[in-house]
Amino acid sequence: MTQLQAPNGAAFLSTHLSTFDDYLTVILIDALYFWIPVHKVHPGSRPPRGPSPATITSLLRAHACDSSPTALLSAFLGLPSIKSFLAGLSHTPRLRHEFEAHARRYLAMYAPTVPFELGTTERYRAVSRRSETCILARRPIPAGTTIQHLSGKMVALSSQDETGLKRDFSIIYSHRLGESCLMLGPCRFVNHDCDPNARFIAQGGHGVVAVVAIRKIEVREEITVSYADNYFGKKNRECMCATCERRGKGFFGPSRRAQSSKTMWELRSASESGATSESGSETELDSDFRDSICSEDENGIRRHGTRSRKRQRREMLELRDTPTSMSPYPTPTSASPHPSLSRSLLSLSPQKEPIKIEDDIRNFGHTFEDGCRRSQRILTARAPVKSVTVPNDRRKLTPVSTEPAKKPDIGEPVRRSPRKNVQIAIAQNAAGSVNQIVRRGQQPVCMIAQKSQTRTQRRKQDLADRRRGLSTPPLSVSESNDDPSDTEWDSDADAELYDTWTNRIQASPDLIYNAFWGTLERDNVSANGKFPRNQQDLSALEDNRDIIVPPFQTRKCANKNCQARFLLARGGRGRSLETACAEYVRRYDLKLAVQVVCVKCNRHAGIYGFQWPEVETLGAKVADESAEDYNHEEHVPVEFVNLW
Ligand SMILES: C[S@@+](CC[C@H](N)C(=O)[O-])C[C@H]1O[C@@H](n2cnc3c(N)ncnc32)[C@H](O)[C@@H]1O
Repeated sequence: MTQLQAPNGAAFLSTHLSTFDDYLTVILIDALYFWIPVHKVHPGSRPPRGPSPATITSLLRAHACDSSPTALLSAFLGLPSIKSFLAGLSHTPRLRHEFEAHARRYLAMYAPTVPFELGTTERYRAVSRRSETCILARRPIPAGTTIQHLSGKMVALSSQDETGLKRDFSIIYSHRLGESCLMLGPCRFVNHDCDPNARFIAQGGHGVVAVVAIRKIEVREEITVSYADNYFGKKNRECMCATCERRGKGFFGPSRRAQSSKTMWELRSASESGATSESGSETELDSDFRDSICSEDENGIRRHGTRSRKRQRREMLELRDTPTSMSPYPTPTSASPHPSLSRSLLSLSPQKEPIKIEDDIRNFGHTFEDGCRRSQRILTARAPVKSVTVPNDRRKLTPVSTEPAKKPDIGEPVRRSPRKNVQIAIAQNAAGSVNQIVRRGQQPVCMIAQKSQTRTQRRKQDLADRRRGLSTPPLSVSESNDDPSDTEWDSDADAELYDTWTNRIQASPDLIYNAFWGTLERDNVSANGKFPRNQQDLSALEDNRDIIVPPFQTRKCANKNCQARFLLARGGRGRSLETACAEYVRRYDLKLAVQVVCVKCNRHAGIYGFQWPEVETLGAKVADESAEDYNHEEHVPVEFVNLW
């Protein structure tokens, strides 16, 4: 972390405020709110240890729901680790004040009434090679409204920072101030669109920035601003916004090929490697606030990359032109098995000793098409299930069909695109590791077998995977209205891409069956051969018929995009079920509980003790905005494990 020193110049704040920003995003976003680490202004530096996520969570629980930001802030500032952080600033009251104001900005994002939320987007992955952050509306925002709690601060860049900052992410050239500035705070997560629905405005001087809707913003719409006309290269020809995509312009336009100019990738890689070029550009912001955000390197100057431009262009065009180009995921180049697979299906065997409900839950998450990361949990109940009390509101079970099977096979692809074309079965092997079982065509395959890993292990794993050309499996099961018989691939290339993923290891349907159903304690099934709660005919197990695992709660969650589809396999047959982000999906009666929860929702549940109510949808009012209490004895907060 940058050493905090007394101010010695007009731009001293940028160094400190950017350090504060990194510190606060680590504590308040990365650690408990989000599922990817957000970009840091000083990516290499290590912020000091902050309060634990549990501590912050309890603070938020205590204060955020009461909408008492001042109480929340003072409780936050009173935490020992924050105090010791602040102790280093005590000789500079202004710094302390700035820290407090900045902390307030980030804490405000937890207000239950906040009209936006952080989301992830894969839109820029082709260039940035990672998921990026975006801001999504949680409610309709009328035109002309200042978006509550979406604020930031612009600070002039110190010369120290100009040389020290490696990222171009939040550097803005302010025409008004005539110098490079850093945009910090929640505002910095707003992406650019050539037809934006919002704009930055200066608020009360001192570089404080807010965002105002310039047209009505619908629920789940991304909130975007226009950075500048020439932010992403001349005339934004490298712009990857949705508008450019729709219009076939910018990154998606034909002229890009002809123009022999720098690509955004070049700019980005250049900024990391250190070459130079011209700077900032005109803005579309209002005249009061004529700042343009421009990509600059650490010297505040744009640069040419050291990579071969020809190669970069070729790679970018390939990304755009090939059928897989629309997939945000890099095409895996190696078919070698994931290391974790070496122990995957080979070790699958029925769980023999149901003793207690497993508390140590293996979680794994997928980044879905909408950028949402969900986690699934399998609890293996090893105690008599009757000891678990199910609250009344959880007793509503989805009616279970006992109709003869339509015979969808295990993992039968139900979507066209390679990213969507997957179904998952969840299994737990004797060692407790979770396996996702997917199938393409006739062959069920196990895609991933994962154990809970430490952060370091995950990073190492991730790095190793990347070196070997593996990356996040292209999963998406977020949509639910597909015809299960739709098994077509978009193209051979899609199928091939998918092959690369799925052919790593194969398992027989029986093995899959054992992997999943082996964990059941069959004697617990009621005497009439039906599952106690849903009366599903147990004979389905024997008849090779579809099996529907109850009870899937279908409560809608805050996020419309939180649908998950699960396939529970048996002997080559199965049936996918879907939930609209049911916060719990449990099968106490079978001593096996499957939880499906969207991390976004779970995050809220973890913080507020309740789930955010459904967002307002077009024309529909929120039915119940009150805190629905999920914070009862049964609530076991999901521990997120980012595996990729
Ligand atoms: C101010 S940040 C916005 C938040 C950012 N997405 C994040 O994850 O922190 C600006 C960065 O977002 C990305 N970005 C935003 N809008 C973009 C667009 N229209 N085209 C390409 N990249 C964009 C670029 O990587 C840019 O450097």
